[in-house]
Amino acid sequence: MAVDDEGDAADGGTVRSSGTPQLARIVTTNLGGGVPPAQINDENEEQNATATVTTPQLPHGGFDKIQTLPTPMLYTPMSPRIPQGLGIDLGKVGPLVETNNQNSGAPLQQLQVRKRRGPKGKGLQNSQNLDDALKLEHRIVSELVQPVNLSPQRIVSLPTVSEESGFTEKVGAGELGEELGGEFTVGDDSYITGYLLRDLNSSVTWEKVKQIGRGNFSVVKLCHRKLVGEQPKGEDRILEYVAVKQIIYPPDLVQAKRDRTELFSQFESSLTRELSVLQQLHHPCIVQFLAINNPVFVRERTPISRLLEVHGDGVLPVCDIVMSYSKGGDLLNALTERNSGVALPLVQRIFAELTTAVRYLHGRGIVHRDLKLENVLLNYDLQEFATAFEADPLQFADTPLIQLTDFGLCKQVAADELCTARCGSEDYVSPEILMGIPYDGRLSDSWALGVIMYCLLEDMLPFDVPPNATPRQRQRATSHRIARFEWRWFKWAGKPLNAKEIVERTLTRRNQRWNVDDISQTRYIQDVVETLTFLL
Ligand SMILES: Nc1ncnc2c1ncn2[C@@H]1O[C@H](COP(=O)(O)OP(=O)(O)OP(=O)(O)O)[C@@H](O)[C@H]1O
Repeated sequence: MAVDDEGDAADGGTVRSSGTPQLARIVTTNLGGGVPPAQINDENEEQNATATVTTPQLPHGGFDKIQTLPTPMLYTPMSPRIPQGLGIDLGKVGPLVETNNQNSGAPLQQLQVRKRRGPKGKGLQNSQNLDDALKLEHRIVSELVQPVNLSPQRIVSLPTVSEESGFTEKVGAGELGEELGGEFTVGDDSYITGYLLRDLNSSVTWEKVKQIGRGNFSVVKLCHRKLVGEQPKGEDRILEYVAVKQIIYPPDLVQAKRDRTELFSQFESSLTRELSVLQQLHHPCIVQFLAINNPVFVRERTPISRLLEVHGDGVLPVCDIVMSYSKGGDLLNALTERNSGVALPLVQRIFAELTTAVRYLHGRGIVHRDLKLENVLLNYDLQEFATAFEADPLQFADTPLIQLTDFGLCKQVAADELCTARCGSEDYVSPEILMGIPYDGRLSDSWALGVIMYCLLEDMLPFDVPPNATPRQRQRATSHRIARFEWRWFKWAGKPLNAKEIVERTLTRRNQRWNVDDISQTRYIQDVVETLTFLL
């Protein structure tokens, strides 16, 4: 078995794994043709020589298998401990392995994986019943807390509990008085009032239209603002649409609010970190944080605590984050719904925009750590848009097609700072994150970019069970394949294509891996970026 140089001390940590929804529609494979840049082992040969057609489907498996990783999952001094009593059934998630690390003396940190939602994503967007929606979505999460109604054996963990949010602004208690008393409770559920980030003294009220998405700890609603009866026939005119992410507190947190457990502070610091970073970001291909229902959330380092202090034993404070709206939904849904695939020029354009967004983040010392198709939102309906774009790509040069979103796992890092929190989404995490060693968040982001590029080209995830896999290969966990750099070209095997280089240079060992600047400098990206007038 080929093992990466980062992981020879194979010691058998465990990670819960699942069958994963596959992006694939019809994949005609020529398994003999493509050779990935990393090692091919004896078992790869079992795949060779057969062309096959996989049934178009989006299977999602259960979470009943525990697979042993070929690599150790090390505890590092900075790694957060798994707090006791957080609803994690340690007996079910497998042994926590002590390491030789003198500094630790703490249990091995379990991998904090976020799993994307299942294939029913779109249908669920309109679900009013959150519990049902969550069950159906098969979304696995990971934030040290348990999402609503997830079964207890699922691993959940909050990211970066020991990593500071980089929150800077703070105001004195006097300045907060009015706000603390103001928007604490929701009144009429049909409207949301938000204080504008550009001027927290101004507020705007939006009307809720419908639910459009759901995260592990949030529901996302489409809202609008309209000018009433302004048209000649007295019709209303929609002035703008926004997406409002409403935070859903996990049940354990609701219990914990009185005694301020570690869980409570983790959730709070995760939320403030996301808001703090979102506030700093101004890029056409990154979601824009427009308003918040209560300015305390962006002014205070511990806003939930502050609000609870003021309101005594009241309910946990409502947190509505108003953001720019992307009407095309997320890229995973768009791709799975579009059976005809996406033409190469559009793939190039989407990926080029994403690269500029990630480069912008890294240039500001922010690592995203959860780059995936679900977190790339489309500003247009892909079905409607693709044909027009294919006819004349340049007509869209002045408008971004995507918005990168979900900064719940992001982190502000110094130039040479390594991250330690083991977080991400299973199919997109780099081998070094899997192994539990301190990692360069920028390089793990570029790994995830490689996964996304591969998905766009091959219509499947690179580390999913390969088409035509042997029964033995099927039993392997995704993490196995990631740790062994075990991926290959199918549709594009043996065919020349510039984009392939990006995948080959990113889904590789970190000491050889391209960073986002390297990706940006390729002709493949430059050819697009040079045409985009909105980036000027
Ligand atoms: N600005 C937006 N415009 C349109 N749809 C959005 C927007 N933001 C979120 N959504 C929809 O809501 C879904 C969930 O949003 P988001 O990923 O931000 O939630 P989350 O709680 O951070 O998710 P996760 O549990 O993966 O962290 C997205 O996948 C998308 O379909």
